[in-house]
Amino acid sequence: MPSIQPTVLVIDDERHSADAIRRTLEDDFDIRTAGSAEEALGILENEARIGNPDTPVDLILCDQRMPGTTGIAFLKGVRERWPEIVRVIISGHTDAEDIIAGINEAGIYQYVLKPWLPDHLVALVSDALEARRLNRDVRRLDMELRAGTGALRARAQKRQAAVELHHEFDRLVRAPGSPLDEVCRTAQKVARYDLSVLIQGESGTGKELLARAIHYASPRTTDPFVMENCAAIPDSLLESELFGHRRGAFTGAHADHVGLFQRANGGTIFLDEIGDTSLTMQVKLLRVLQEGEVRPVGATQSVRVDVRVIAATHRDLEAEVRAGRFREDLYYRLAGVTVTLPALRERTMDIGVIVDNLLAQAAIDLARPVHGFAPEAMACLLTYAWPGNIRELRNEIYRAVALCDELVIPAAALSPKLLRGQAVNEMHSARDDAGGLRVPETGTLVERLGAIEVAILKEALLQHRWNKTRAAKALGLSRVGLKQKLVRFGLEEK
Ligand SMILES: Nc1ncnc2c1ncn2[C@@H]1O[C@H](COP(=O)(O)OP(=O)(O)OP(=O)(O)O)[C@@H](O)[C@H]1O
Repeated sequence: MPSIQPTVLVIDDERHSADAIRRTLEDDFDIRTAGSAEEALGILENEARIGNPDTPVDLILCDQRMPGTTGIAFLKGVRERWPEIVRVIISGHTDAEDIIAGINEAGIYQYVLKPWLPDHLVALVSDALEARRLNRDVRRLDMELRAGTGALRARAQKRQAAVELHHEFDRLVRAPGSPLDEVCRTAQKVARYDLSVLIQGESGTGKELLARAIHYASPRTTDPFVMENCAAIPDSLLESELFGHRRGAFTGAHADHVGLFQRANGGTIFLDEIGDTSLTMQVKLLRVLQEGEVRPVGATQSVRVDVRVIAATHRDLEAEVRAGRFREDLYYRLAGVTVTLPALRERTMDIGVIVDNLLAQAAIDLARPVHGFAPEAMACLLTYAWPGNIRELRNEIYRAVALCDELVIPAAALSPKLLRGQAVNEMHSARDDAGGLRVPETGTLVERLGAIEVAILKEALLQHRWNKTRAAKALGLSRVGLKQKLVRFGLEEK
């Protein structure tokens, strides 16, 4: 049975002295004795091997005079190997000077002068051990306090960040009364509950932004938000990314890898483009969601995980289920609540505020002083269909800010595709109900002829899918001649 009393190693080459100490202390302590430094070292090493490697004994009581060495020298070595052991030296008056000189070197707690009194020796050993216990407690509490305050501070910072981000929903820029309002209201309510959420919407409509907003508005806010684009990587890699793998599980698996489900533990995992996963992968995901545990590739044991899942897709997942390309059971697991983000063309009312926002951001990011878009440019931005949604709008704005030197960005600084979109609109407004070309009723002759010319140019370009060579041919112009006209009317950059 392991001893529950503190262990004291007594080192004295005079047997009767060692025995006297043993008799004095043995009621309160578990005593070992050694007659030499070698024997003491043997005991310590043995105890370190079978017991506590850091503290093979609790206290050493060592005579200063030993064959071949001194108590101080021996305790100095002990201090280097086992600093936790309390070191006490016993000596006669004649050695006092050596001991005082070596006390700091060997980190001696106390020294006992011969002849010692039994009660005094018991009290001294007890005090020394009590002092070590208190010391340890103080160190532990100090560490706990530091770790605690560190963790608290980190948590407070995370909370603060979360509070700042709590209006992540505000990052989904929208005009008052936008269809996006309704989506955000639903998402905000759903965020509070641990329901799975399926976000549907075309590419670039803000699915990731919405998933983040839900996470940061949820009780899991201070835990991780991790995401994976399921369409971007092959199955085998996706499995290892999501569930992790063990070292040696496959060629190239040089070390254990913790998967995203485990990394997200306590928080949220966002599975983007879930509709693009293979049926095999769907089975694996379903198992994880049903059982609440993942098994890393090559592992024999599963690991429990507590993760909220938000999935997104640009596909109509119900149609995918009907077509047999997506598992129905997984669909129902994922679609606790479904929210659909409207395409930008379905909420043109938001374009103005989004443009303002993005323009301000682009001006800062690119360090370019811009005041805004010219009315014709704004008209192009408002009428274009934005198949790539806000991502495309963002790219367009950054492109214009980067390439245009003017403070007010003209329509000519926009991509041709936007001008083409505008042309469709203008073509319609340039014709009357009977399909005849409308002549502006006001303006000088040059202006009115110019407006007609622009309408004809745009119409020709549209008919020829913006192929300038063909449009020029149809209009009886050279390609260069057409280009000059487009530049003159602000339809193209120089
Ligand atoms: N309402 C919005 N207001 C401002 N910026 C937005 C808005 N919605 C999206 N964005 C921005 O548009 C870009 C695309 O958004 P996000 O990545 O969230 O779209 P997504 O639907 O997840 O796209 P994909 O399906 O291609 O992954 C990002 O830069 C995002 O910050």
